Amino acid sequence: MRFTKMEGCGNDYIYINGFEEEVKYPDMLAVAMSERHFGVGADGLVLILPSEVADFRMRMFNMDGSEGEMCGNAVRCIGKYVYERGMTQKNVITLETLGGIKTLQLHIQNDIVIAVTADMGEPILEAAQIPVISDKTPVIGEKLQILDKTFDVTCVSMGNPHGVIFVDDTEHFEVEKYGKVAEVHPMFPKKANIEFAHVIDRTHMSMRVWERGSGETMACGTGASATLVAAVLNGLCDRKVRIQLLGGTLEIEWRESDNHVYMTGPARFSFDGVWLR
Ligand SMILES: N[C@H](CCC[C@H](N)C(=O)O)C(=O)O
Repeated sequence: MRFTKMEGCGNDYIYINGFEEEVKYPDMLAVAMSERHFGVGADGLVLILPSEVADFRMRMFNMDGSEGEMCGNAVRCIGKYVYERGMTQKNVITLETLGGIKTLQLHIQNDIVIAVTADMGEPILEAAQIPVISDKTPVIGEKLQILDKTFDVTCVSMGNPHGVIFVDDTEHFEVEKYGKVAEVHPMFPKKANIEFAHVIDRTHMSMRVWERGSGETMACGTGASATLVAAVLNGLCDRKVRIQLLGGTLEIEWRESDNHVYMTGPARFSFDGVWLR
């Protein structure tokens, strides 16, 4: 079975073209192919599929085989994939996901997609919809007891659940120690992606992320979007910021005019391959 490895800010997935390949058990395949020694090595698996309601459909699976409702870095890579592999000639495409239909604006130079702006839709702030155990809406400043520390967490859904924690220094923060416990905290009935963010100034942040189902990744598009929303809700940032992640930079804007979050960033091919198992 043919596959393509791509990455967005270092958040790397295996992409399978569902127009050409049939994948019967994507959850199991995600686990096998994501394994970095006995498989290809990736943060997970992404299927590019036909859609009845949009130009294309995405299904994404984390390294542990769990299915994510949305994946910001993957939608940018799909935009690049379908344009450069001749599956569309459009520079604005729609993508059906479990988190709703997303619109992608492809930025093209000499027939190469050099960046993509994804309309991530409206942030979901109602506790029950995130979901999170809280009677607040929006969920700001909930106390999260993790091991020896108590954190203030702001919870946002971008179609998938996020818990955003602001820290003084992301570089030296023990992301794995605290992230892996927070991911499965009882506060999050469907688990959660946990972002640790540092506000540099009103238009710049740094962020690391412990992803639900994949562990610490180099970047998280929905996580960066949730982090910007959380920072604005807490009065820490303007509505348009650049977020520095381990694997690159994303530009995130939460527009007042339509309440949508827009994410702009890169997408790159790594290699094509054939899975023989
Ligand atoms: N781990 C996430 C899915 C991938 C999100 C991330 N890689 C992104 O770029 O948004 C979840 O289970 O909700």
